[in-house]
Amino acid sequence: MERAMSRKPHAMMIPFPLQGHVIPFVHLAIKLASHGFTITFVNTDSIHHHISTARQCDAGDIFSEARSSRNLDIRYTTVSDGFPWSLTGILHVFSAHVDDLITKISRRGDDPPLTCLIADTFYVWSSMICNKHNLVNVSFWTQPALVLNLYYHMDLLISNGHFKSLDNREDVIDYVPGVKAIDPKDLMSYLQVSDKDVDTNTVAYKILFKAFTDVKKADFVLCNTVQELEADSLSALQSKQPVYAIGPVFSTESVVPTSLWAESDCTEWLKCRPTRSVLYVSFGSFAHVGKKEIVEIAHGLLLSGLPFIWVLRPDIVGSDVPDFLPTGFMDQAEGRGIVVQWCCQRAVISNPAIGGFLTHCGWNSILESVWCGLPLLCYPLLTDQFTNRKLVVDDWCIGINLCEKKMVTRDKVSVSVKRLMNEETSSELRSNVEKVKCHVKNAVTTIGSSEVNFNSFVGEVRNRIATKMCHINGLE
Ligand SMILES: O=c1ccn([C@@H]2O[C@H](COP(=O)(O)OP(=O)(O)O[C@H]3O[C@H](CO)[C@@H](O)[C@H](O)[C@H]3O)[C@@H](O)[C@H]2O)c(=O)[nH]1
Repeated sequence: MERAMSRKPHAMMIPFPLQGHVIPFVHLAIKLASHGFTITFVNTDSIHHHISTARQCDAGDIFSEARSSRNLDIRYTTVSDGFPWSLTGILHVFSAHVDDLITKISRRGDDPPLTCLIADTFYVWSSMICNKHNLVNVSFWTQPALVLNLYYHMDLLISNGHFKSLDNREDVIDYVPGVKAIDPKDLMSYLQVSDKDVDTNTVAYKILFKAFTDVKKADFVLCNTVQELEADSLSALQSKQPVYAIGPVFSTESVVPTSLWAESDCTEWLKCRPTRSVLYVSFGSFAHVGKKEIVEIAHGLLLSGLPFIWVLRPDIVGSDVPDFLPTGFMDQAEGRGIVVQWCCQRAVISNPAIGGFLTHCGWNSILESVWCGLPLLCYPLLTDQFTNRKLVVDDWCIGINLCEKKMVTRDKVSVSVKRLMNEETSSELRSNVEKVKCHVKNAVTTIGSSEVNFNSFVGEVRNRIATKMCHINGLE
């Protein structure tokens, strides 16, 4: 046992192939490697291809600089996800590629041997792969604990008629352990539909049903959240299996290329702007917004008269709709606002000139915004973003709603943006953000909850690996 304990743990890490998953996985890889883990980080070919295209060269080993500058043992490889990317490929063929990769690594006799898998909770095959290869099974959840808790209890939502019935109930949900009360409109978009409107036999639903059954078999679950912010949901989950809140998983290290689009540098533009004068607008990496809505938001930004940086991915409306901004928008915005296709968000929003964030409520954006003390204007578009908005607007009171449904008007945008950016009308929001920010920053100090949880996870996982190795080798 002692010999097994003294061996370095070697974890394979596989993020879900989306920007909002790859970024926290990279940060977690660096953190684990700094705590003595050997990491084999696996990106899909399509993610690697995107990163390379954004950099206009083959990105090569994305960890090479982190490895040499900080002496970290992080190895990098890619695996086929059946390019071009599809959910069907993820559901049906991806595990075979992962299986082959692990077999190859084992045969190669890598030192130290692979002993652990840290896979995204949305993967449906983790327990099968871990059982086959005798790996400790760690699930990494990149959204709030509340969202995990709701998916975890899908069976309750179904048996109570709030999900998967012909006419879902519309009253408040008050029976999910750790969730005092939640309105059905605050559920994740996948759970807001009734059987009358949507076929839940599609690939997306198959993934959901399977993934949240499979996570229950994980040895450990890591959540990119903070214990103090989500104590009730976390306690409910922790009563079922070992769940560790270790967030926010950020790294000061920005040497690992992760962006899927070429970044614009906004530093020069922000240089002479007064403190807290600029609104930052981004809808993340994944969601699409209708052309009509984009046009309304564009007019609203002009009407507000406030300076802004607007991140608009080329595919924001759809890959086949290139001209979505109203005619003359760029001319009218000149001198006051810029549009970029992508930027280094953490660098931009930590600039003192930024005063508020119009966001789709992606979980990373919320954590990063809180970290920078920015109040939020919420425009959720899909999946967890509706539930995340509940946390922001109702529970923590650090943001306001842009509108109830997706349909937004230019006047609403203008009025809401002015309310958010005006120091007087947003003073309460700003003081609440400071309180939440305190929890978040305290959590990652040496005695903070996330750091303590992380260290106890590291200890536990080492024990579990050692016990597994002893079993396999027939030692007691
Ligand atoms: O110009 C930009 C825009 C974004 N980002 C970064 O990209 C990430 C975006 O993540 P997130 O805000 O979570 O949004 P999505 O990319 O949309 O993330 C997906 O993954 C998240 C975590 O699972 C979910 O909460 C979201 O709903 C889902 O859409 C963040 O780290 C941002 O800093 C940049 O670096 N530059």
